[in-house]
Amino acid sequence: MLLPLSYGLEVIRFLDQIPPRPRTGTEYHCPDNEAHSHRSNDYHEVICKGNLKQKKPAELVFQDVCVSRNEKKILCNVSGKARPGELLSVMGPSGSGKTTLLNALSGRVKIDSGLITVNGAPLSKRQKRNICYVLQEDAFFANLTLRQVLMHSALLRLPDTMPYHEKMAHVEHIIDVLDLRKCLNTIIGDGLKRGLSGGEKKRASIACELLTNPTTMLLDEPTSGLDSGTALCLMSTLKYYAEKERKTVVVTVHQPSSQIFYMFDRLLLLADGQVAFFGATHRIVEFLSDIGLQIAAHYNPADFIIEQVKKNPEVREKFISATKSFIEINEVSAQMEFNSLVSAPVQSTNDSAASEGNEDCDVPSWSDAYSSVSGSEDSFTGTFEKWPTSFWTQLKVLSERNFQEAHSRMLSRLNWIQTIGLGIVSGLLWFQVERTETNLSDIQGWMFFSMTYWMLFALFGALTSFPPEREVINKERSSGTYRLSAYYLAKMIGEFPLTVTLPSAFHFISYPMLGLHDGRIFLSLWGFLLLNTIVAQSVGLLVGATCVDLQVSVTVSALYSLSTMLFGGFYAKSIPSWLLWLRYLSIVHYAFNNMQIVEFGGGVPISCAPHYSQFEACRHGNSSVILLEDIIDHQGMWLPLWANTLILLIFLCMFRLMGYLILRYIRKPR
Ligand SMILES: Nc1ncnc2c1ncn2[C@@H]1O[C@H](COP(=O)(O)OP(=O)(O)OP(=O)(O)O)[C@@H](O)[C@H]1O
Repeated sequence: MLLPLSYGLEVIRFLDQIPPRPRTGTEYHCPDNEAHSHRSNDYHEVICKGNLKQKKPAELVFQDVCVSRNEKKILCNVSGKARPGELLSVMGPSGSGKTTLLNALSGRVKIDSGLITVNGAPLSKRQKRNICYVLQEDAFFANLTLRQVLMHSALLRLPDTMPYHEKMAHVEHIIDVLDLRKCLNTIIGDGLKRGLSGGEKKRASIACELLTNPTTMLLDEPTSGLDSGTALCLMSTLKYYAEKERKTVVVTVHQPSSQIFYMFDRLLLLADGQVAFFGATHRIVEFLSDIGLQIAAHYNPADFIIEQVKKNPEVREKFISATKSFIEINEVSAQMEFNSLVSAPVQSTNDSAASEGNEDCDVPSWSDAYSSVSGSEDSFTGTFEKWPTSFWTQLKVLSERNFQEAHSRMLSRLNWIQTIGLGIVSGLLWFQVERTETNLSDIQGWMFFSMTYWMLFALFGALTSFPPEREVINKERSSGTYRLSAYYLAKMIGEFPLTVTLPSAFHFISYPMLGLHDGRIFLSLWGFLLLNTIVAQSVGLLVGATCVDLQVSVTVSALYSLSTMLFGGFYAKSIPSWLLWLRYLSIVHYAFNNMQIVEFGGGVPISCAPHYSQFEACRHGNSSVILLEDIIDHQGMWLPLWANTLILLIFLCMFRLMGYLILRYIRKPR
């Protein structure tokens, strides 16, 4: 009882000290003579030029929302509303349906029945674009720095019509707002590599979402994993953001501290997917006393209500039935209160709440200019495009991002050591090999080894690149950041130079050591090695896109790659006729044939064995060197160079197209 009272007194005391802020409804006049920092000035200019148009505050209302999965009711007639300038907290025991509600509000989960409206209109695709969703698990590329992440986010999500320097000014502003400057050059990191701290990562997630100037923010457990001080700072920032920007902010929280609890303007308590309380947070004490419950002095109200609804089914039922009449009674007065809130100056009682909760940490100084971003009818450009940027912008930014992300993974120091080491070892093993029939299988062995080694390297590399990427891509696809085609093409373009670098290094070290001299042949072999590598990479992309479980994808890939090696023409030459058709599916077979055609067709000839040759032309004395046809015939089936190349190119396109179609139609984000 004492807490809300002291809180209320603080509010009044604080209000008395603050002069009202000049504000004219949805219209903002950029003041000319305000003292801003250099950065603020830049930012101020961005807004004044009108590239960041104001947006109308959004009132999010949900009525009788029901969601079920696998015949299980997860949400049952959940109603409530979130209003501009306010912080709505969704609380409840674990499994009560908080995340499901946010998913439904963001449009990511289909509702069975009920209605979700924004400013009175049913939630449309266009409105969904104005709702940002910060997931419980932060999804980022671990190898990128925070600066890179924010830059890419801005370039992908801010409209093409906005000049580059203005986008950067916007990024700089958000960095200051969320106090991220000191960790800008730190990598995001993951379980294996240290990077941003939990709180910084959370703020980075929020920063990426704020870049789009959303009207509504949904945050799932933004304080989970944070210490109490960091959690308080984060909530204070959100509170400040909601008030100053007139944004609608909905957060789910497990067990907030008392200080955080009283920062929430409204509270929606869920129990077993049903509303156990909905109303102004400060009215919770009154509500509890209505149902015969008293919070002991100095007891955290959040802990108390969660304990009560978890306690036993009777108490839970009491909450659920009492809240219905409580909502009805308060509906009329709440509407009146809301109407006055919308037309009132921004400086409201909430200001003091943010300041109070913020005593121990720096609340960012929000420039007045930034306040102007909110408040008018339109989005950035005033028109609604399906995608925020053009296909070419997406392709350019995503290619660059893929390159930066994959660079340290694909060209790691260990990979270089492995490549150079193997290049030297294989070069030494086949060093200056003599071109005689006895050594024929050694030369073929080098070709087969280099091809299959790089096939496996590329295939498994592509395969393992998918799982960590999947979350990020799903998140970005769900929020409509870019076209899948742009991402997919960019992945190929961005990773291409990295995919071919190591096999090239290997070839450049190993091949000259063999003593095979012709430059043209050297380059042709190099070309076929790379072609084989990128075809194998497409197989990895296809399997990675198809199988969600990494173990399954590794098994499928091992089965395919080892079978393709067996049918490649080096290990088994006399294959049972009923299994011969499998050769046609072996990418190694075509690439190996091509390498032999190039090497034995144009290079230094291989001399026949002096006594007994296994090749007919040598045996009959027709030739002193082994003919190419004889070498290839010896392995069974063969096709001309152009046909092998064409088939490899068809494989390349087919696998890549299949990977795309699977991501597009089967592995769609939820
Ligand atoms: N796709 C699904 N199929 C079946 N059950 C599901 C599905 N998604 C969620 N659930 C169930 O719905 C209930 C609510 O889940 P939800 O994640 O919304 O809870 P929560 O309140 O956010 O939990 P927590 O606080 O632990 O994150 C849980 O019992 C969960 O197991």
